[in-house]
Amino acid sequence: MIRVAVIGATGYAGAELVRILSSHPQVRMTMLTSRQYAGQLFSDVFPPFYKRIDLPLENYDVKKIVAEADLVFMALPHQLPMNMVPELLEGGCRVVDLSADFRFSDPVEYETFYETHRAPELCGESVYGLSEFFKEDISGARLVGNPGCYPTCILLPLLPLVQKQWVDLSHVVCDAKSGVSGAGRGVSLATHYCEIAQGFKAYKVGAHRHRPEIASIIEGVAEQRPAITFVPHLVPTIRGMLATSYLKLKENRTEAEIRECLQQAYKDRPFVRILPEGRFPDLSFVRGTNYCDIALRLDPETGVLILVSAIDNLVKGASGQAIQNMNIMWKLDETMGLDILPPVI
Ligand SMILES: NC(=O)C1=CN([C@@H]2O[C@H](COP(=O)(O)OP(=O)(O)OC[C@H]3O[C@@H](n4cnc5c(N)ncnc54)[C@H](OP(=O)(O)O)[C@@H]3O)[C@@H](O)[C@H]2O)C=CC1
Ligand SMILES: CC(=O)N[C@@H](CCC(=O)OP(=O)(O)O)C(=O)O
Repeated sequence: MIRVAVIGATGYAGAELVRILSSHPQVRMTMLTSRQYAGQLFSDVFPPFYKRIDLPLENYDVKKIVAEADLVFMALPHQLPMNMVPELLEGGCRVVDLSADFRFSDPVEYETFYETHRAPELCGESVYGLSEFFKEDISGARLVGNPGCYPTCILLPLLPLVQKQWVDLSHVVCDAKSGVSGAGRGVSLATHYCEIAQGFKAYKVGAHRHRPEIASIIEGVAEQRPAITFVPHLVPTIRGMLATSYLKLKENRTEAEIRECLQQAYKDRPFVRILPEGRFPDLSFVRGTNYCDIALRLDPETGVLILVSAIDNLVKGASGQAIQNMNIMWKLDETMGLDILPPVI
């Protein structure tokens, strides 16, 4: 059994971790933390889990965690984990951090888009947790920086083509839409029901911190920094994310060749589904699951390749991928505990 602690268990990503881990056959949750709800049960805060997950919520206590956990999932806002992770590693725990603190191997790049890094010595060691691409490194890692939701959704269709050196990296356009749970459970005017329920808007246009995350991973694979236009949007739905990327190829390729490339890349990867010709991703196909659905179209008019991908931001975009990484770290079947189907409606 893997003894697991979830730090920030009452946020959306943390609670999703607890929900999925509760039916993982190789996991025992030994500590769930929360400041606001310490002393209550998880099922008091989330009543659907009454009689299923009646575990206590506790304040963060590093000594207790080190004594009781083999793996720690950090589901806290950015800039907190970097203060806590060094001590957890020194205590012998392995860590999967869902925040951005350990996603950049170069702390200077992190500091350009976030703030001063307080554990820069660990950035080089941390492995980027895009499970389908960095499996080997993840399997031996002490520290995994779990990817952001937009980067997961955008990189999965792009990277196999980048690896083949087919993509003209001088300009890639990534247009993406996220459900509101991407902003977390904290109350704010920006995510207030009346503010979003009947709207649809772009935000942080060309200025979102996920652009450098996407660019740095592509650069690591292609040895060339791509120029990316990235525009995120907020859609009035709770969970789910859909990305449409537009790019030119360096040389003429047929749609069949591109499809074959993606199919080959993911033939042994159970969570990435290349949809049959003519079918396009839908948030409802991936809701609550760890799937990333991908479709493509090579526009004959313009020669532009259009890649469409969808994930559940809280599962493949956060907690599901974190658990997939745990499975890889412990050499378990990647799908263990994650064999979840979406509801029909
Ligand atoms: N939501 C999403 O779709 C995704 C989220 N992530 C990442 O996962 C992490 C958690 O996100 P999410 O669950 O959405 O966030 P939430 O705001 O929903 O949850 C944050 C959690 O952290 C706890 N916490 C502890 N200290 C603090 C603090 N100082 N300030 C605020 N909260 C604190 C909160 O509980 P308490 O206040 O009781 O301590 C709560 O459990 C973030 O780093 C986020 O970037 C990554 C991919 C997707
Ligand atoms: C809708 C919404 O607000 N989404 C978040 C992305 C959440 C996420 O996955 O990213 P991080 O883990 O990097 O926070 C945002 O745009 O900042």
